[in-house]
Amino acid sequence: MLFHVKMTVRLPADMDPARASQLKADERELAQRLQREGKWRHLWRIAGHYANYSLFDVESVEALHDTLMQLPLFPYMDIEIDGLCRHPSSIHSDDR
Ligand SMILES: O=C(O)C[C@H]1C=CC(=O)O1
Repeated sequence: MLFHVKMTVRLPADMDPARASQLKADERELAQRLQREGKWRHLWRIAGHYANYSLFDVESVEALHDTLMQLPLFPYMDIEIDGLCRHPSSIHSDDR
């Protein structure tokens, strides 16, 4: 199942910089692992924002929920999700 996900990161202004750096490094490691596994298909920065648009390809809504909750930055994110299905005019057979 495909999901379009918008993540906006809001780290507290008074967070210890070393803690913020560690969270970002841990997030990067997991994000790259999930991309290599094919679960996090695309990841784009939204220009001018500490936010991203992502495309997830996971088994179920529950799997998406579990994946997002594992993210080290999850406690500091606002997340918006749209479920996607194939458009009848799409020429891409992997749009499912
Ligand atoms: O920077 C972000 O958009 C938040 C998060 C998503 C992937 C990652 O490495 O950090």
